[in-house]
Amino acid sequence: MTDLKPSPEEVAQTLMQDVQILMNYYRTNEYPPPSFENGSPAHAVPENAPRHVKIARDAAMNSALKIFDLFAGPSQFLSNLTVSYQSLACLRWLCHFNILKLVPLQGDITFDALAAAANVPKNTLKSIARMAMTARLFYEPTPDRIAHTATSAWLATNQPLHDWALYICKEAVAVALNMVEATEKWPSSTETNQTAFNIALQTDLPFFAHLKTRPEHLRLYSEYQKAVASTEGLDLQHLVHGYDWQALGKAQIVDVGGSIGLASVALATAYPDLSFVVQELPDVVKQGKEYISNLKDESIASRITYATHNFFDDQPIIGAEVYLLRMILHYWSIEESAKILRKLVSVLKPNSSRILVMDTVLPSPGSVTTVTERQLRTRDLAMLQIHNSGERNIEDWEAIYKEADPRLRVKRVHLPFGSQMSVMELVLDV
Ligand SMILES: C[S@@+](CC[C@H](N)C(=O)[O-])C[C@H]1O[C@@H](n2cnc3c(N)ncnc32)[C@H](O)[C@@H]1O
Repeated sequence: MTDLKPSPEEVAQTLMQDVQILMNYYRTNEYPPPSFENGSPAHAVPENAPRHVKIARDAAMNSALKIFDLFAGPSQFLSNLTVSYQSLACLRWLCHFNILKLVPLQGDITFDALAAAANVPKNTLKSIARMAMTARLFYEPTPDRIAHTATSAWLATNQPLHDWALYICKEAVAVALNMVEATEKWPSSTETNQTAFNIALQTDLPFFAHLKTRPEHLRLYSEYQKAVASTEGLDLQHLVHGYDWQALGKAQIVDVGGSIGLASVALATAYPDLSFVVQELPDVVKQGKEYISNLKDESIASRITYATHNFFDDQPIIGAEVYLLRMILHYWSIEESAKILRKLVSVLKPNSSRILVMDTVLPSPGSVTTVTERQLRTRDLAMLQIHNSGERNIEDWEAIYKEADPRLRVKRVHLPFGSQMSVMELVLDV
């Protein structure tokens, strides 16, 4: 439940306790505490930090946000909102004119020299860079000179993140701002080509078909996917440790819509008794075969095969132990999701087959920290704006399973620690 009247003092005390947990961890493990300085670690807590430390970090961020919102109050709500859109506009400009990469990684540069190198007006650069500095992107070590902070250097040296930034600021914002027009034009539509994306990009094609027609966007989107996939909450290790794969013994896994096979490779690496068929669209199968042969690991490659298969067609593999649908159904409407599932239900062997759906299960409002919830809801809205689908809560998922086949039963829902997606195990009741 949302607490509408938190005591600022109590929030501050909780914040201090969590900060103490973090500082003790840094001291004991000789890990540098977070700082804005260029060269400090990009991860405020390392991946191998214990669970209580990660929880303290999330809680500290949440308390700090709560304090900010409390003291900003209604009177500063809109003025802070203007900061958000200006920050996005600045980041787009800085990425577009390559400013992040033109600022030297060591030392600093004058605004004059930077403006000349980027071929942009100096005063515009100054205004934009100084606004960005308020978001800890760059700083001004001495008047009229600019240098990197930890965040600006991290974006400058990490191409997928640089592309992700551009994708957000250029495309995602324009799409999001067209939600009104999409609702007015196509209220309640579940068609994949009647979305805010279609209005913003002025196209009749669904998102993926449209991407194919614009190579630069396809590249930007692929990089964006890579960057997203490497974020903590979507790490493949959550799949590897989020289900008792060991208990299956020797088993066949059908990785439906498995892309180039990253999930299958991660599982094959951890579990030598498992073998895999990655089912995909023809172009992706081709990429997958290249990917696996480039791995040059026969112990993995010998257990993974690729097959062209459209998941709306009849499933050719009967009675496999597992049919995996990772990050598939959230792109599709209830009806389409049910169609995809039905093709699997018809080949399940009672007692020995199951479907594993790995996707987000939305928490009920206010039941997790705001810091976590707003990230999940951001993805929910992106699904709506681009695909006319959305993330689902457990009741929504259960309704889809029932719609697919009333005999489908959710045996277990498990949210691995730190994961944004749950593993839902579905079996056939006979
Ligand atoms: C977000 S990716 C998920 C990939 C993978 N399961 C994972 O967890 O990384 C969705 C995949 O669905 C595939 N796909 C889309 N439509 C499909 C269809 N009709 N039949 C089979 N695969 C499809 C896409 O090519 C894409 O690789």
